[in-house]
Amino acid sequence: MYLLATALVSRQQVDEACGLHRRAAEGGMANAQIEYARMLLYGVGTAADPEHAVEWLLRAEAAGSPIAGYFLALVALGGRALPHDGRSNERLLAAVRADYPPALRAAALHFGRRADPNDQVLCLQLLERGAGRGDVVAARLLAERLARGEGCAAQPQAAQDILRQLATHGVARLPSTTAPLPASAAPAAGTLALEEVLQPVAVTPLSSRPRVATVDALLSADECRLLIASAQPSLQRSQTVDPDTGAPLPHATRTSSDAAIDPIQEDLALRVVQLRMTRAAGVPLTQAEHLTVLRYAPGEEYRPHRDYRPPGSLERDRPEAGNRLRTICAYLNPVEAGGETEFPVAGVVVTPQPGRAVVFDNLHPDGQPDPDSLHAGRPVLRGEKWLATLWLRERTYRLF
Ligand SMILES: O=C(O)CCC(=O)C(=O)O
Ligand SMILES: [Fe+2]
Repeated sequence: MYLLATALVSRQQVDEACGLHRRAAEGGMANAQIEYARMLLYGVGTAADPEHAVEWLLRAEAAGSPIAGYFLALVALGGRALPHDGRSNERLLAAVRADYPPALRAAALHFGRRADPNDQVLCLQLLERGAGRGDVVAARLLAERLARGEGCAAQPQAAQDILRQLATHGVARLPSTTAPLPASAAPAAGTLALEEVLQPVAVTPLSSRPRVATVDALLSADECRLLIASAQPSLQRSQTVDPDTGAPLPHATRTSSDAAIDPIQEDLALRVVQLRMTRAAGVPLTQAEHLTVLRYAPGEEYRPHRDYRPPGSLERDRPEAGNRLRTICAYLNPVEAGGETEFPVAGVVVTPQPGRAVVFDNLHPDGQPDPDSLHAGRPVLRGEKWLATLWLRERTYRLF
């Protein structure tokens, strides 16, 4: 039943697959319990029911599956269907010991943010283990670190070898980016502590009406690269929303390409990055719309606009979550020239710098749209600009 269900999923016959996974799960098969739980989490082939998904994951974990534990840790980051507590560290660690590639990747990024040389070595080792298990993203991140000598002496030959192998599979080198190591009070080297993501960050206010602020060194270089690598395969010409109907439209106001990351593709590392961004914005992760990564080529821009949704478009996408209260954008690479984010009414211009984020309010405190939140992504003059945006709603948008 499990194998048949897996084959049906790859043919998009998800309703039938879900029924089979459920029966195999009830029969006690841990892998089917995990797959059925994932269908319940994301509402694939069945109605979304994260609480029920957690029950199945707990069953699979109790039966000895570290992968189920990994998904429990992933769910717990939202703090809604499961509390984010010390269990998440144990769970991630167990999945790392089991060599589960998404766990290796998440742990690598976790240690890679810390300045201690032992943590840096650990990051490289974990990326290497992940790459050895076929994780293309881990291999790409490893090649960048080796090429630049991040956490080790530069090893251009080793980097070239990895890049050549990736190229034979059609995987290109990531755009060049580096970022300062974020300053955070780290626990003893080698200690996994996911609660690090909850630490307060230093916010620099730039304007109070409308509220605009920046946070420097929010994301590490690995995290910027992860966001770019996650978006790259699904970039499409950006669209805007028709003010009359709310329907998506290609439009001259927004000439970039972008990719909305499907929550089903979010691994734990990507969820940690988003939790980091929403914490910096002072909003729960569950109020965030799906992560969008944008790429602007030379000449491309996002002309002056406001992020709150026009009436009519809210009805199409979770009206109960309210409007877009706030926005946080993280710059992922250095832009050679241009590409600043400009707030003409506030008189603020923010220069892209990898790892830096800009946060701004779109609504007044009483929930009314604030037209002064007008802002633009100025045209990129040279190089390219990569940006990760989270639009944050007034109330819960995500179920976990
Ligand atoms: O590209 C920028 O700097 C601004 C992006 C933006 O306004 C948005 O994503 O809503
Ligand atoms: Fe915007």
